[in-house]
Amino acid sequence: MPDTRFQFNRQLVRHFIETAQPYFFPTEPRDTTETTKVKYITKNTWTFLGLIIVVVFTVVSLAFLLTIGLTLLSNSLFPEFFGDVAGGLITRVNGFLESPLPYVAVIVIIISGVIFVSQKSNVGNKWKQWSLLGLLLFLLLVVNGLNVILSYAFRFIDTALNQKNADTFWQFMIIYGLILVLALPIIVIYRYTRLKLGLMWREWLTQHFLNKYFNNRAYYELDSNAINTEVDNPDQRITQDITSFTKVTLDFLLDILDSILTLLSFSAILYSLSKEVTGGLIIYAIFGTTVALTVGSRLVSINYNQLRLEANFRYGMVRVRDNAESIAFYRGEALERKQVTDRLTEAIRNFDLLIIWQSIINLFQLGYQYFPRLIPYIIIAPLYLQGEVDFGAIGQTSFAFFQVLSALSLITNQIQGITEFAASINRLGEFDESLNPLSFKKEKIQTSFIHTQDSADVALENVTLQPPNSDRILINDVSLNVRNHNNLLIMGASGTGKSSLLRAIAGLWNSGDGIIKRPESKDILFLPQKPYMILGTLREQLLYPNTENHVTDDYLEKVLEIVNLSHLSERFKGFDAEENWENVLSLGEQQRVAFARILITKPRYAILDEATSALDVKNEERLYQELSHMGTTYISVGHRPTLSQYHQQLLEIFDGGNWELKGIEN
Ligand SMILES: Nc1ncnc2c1ncn2[C@@H]1O[C@H](COP(=O)(O)OP(=O)(O)OP(=O)(O)O)[C@@H](O)[C@H]1O
Repeated sequence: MPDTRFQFNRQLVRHFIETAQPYFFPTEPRDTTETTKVKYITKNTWTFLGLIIVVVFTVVSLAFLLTIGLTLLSNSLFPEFFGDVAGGLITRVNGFLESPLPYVAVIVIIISGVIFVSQKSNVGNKWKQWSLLGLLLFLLLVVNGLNVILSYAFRFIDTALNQKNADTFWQFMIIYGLILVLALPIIVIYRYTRLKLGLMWREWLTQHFLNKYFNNRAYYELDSNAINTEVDNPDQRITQDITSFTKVTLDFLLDILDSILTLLSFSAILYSLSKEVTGGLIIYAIFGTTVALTVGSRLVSINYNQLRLEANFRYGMVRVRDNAESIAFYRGEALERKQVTDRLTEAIRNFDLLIIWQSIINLFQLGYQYFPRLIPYIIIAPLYLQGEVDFGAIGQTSFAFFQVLSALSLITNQIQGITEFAASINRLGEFDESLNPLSFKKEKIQTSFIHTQDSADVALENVTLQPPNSDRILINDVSLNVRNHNNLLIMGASGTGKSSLLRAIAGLWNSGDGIIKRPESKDILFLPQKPYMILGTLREQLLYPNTENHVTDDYLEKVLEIVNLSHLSERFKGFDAEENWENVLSLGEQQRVAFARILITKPRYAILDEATSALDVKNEERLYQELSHMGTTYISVGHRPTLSQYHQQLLEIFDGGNWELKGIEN
């Protein structure tokens, strides 16, 4: 059964609008109540769509005025030519000039200007994208106009040949060449503008998603590696889905407009040749679109799964790369190969299904395209044979017929691309929703929380701590304070909740009850159990997380000496070396680099989760002495008995949430 989440439905449209709109028009604020959010977006979305229509009208009006101007200019430059062969055009332009249309065009441009000025607060800082969009639509019109002109040039060439009229033939060959010289750069500029707007949009949307991903610690809260997570592979969504979203949205939007223009320009020609063919063609296209959408619906969920499975496969490979040494020690190649192969097999199996459905759609598309091929000939040939139309009309009818057919068949012809697009819209829409702070907080059904309060010192008041989404109590009703170098050591058997208490102090976990008081984040530095080495230079490594701080190399040398790593700068020839630090430094060295970060940052509080477990006792002593010298107060988690001599109080945690707090005599 196809997954009902992935159909051509309202949810898809909502996901599309919420992802596409913000680059051009605000959808904020979002974190009000659910109802106002939906209302707000709807009102803004109508305004946004209204503005797009305003742009289209402005561009059409501009193009109209420009066409009239250019035709009159050309007529005054080449009066003979226009008198001979394009007399009809001049009559029509004169007709336009006598009608209210030019005034209407000018009024449309003025009103559009007024509307945009009135929307200044919403689009003021988005003028670049609106200008590019306007330019793009304008170029689209020009390219379309050139197409119509070319169709006439060919008609005149064919007719001139049939009448053996060499002069007119060569005249139009030259005209054709001149139009090409003009048209080619315009087409290239049009394509470039399209790509450029896509690129700018991609950059903006990626930044927009990155902001949300890193704000409110969503990257941590989402837990995207969990087995049953709704939001798998955020990396793929941010990198690949956004790229295809922006590109395809633009392509598709322009294709739709292109189709409308083609319809307008060629359906009139076709209609004048045969009303029945035009009507039949429309019914045929409606039938094709309905079938394509029905069959295509199945493809949306298959494409969705394909994106997920490909991302899983890639992530499997990245994990092997990141954990190469551990795997090599364990000789875990066979198992790793199996897990990667399993992921590959799943992706291939789904792809197999994808190509079966694609073939079914292909069969339909081919039939749909080839059957109507003969129709224009069947209709126009008798007219030609009876001498009612000239020879060139056959080619032009046929051309007009296929232009109209392809414009009406946009969805039918592109259904495969559309289903891929729908899949990535759904992936981005879901991701966007899950990044809303309300949604990831809401998922956790919590009746009570641990509250955090700003304070000069760290203190716990009646804190009961539980793991997220669990009833298990790790620590029950603990109260303590850590101030004025009354350093705290937390001990206990493995799994009793020592690191979890630090997570709660850091604000990562809040399941449970009670109050945690702590200074601002800038005054505390946490060293997690696994030393974290960033991608970057040795200098950035040492300055992390405040990599913008300016410190001299001499100072860095001094710090390295204190943490007993003075050989590092020499070994890597300065502080600008970039290495895969996780691989080139031993665990103990990584722990000392992490310690160096404390010495450089000089926080008021340091929270150390087994931060010296890989060091020898001598190094450990040296580092703790340095902390005391600096005047930093610290909380440590550790198993080693030697640690107690650097602390003044001990919190021992036992299974079942029991604990004991006592002073340490040193
Ligand atoms: N994200 C999580 N969700 C649910 N339970 C978790 C989560 N992370 C850890 N736990 C569980 O919470 C308990 C406490 O974990 P914690 O990491 O605090 O132990 P610890 O006392 O620091 O252990 P160790 O000394 O081995 O590091 C463990 O039983 C662990 O399995």
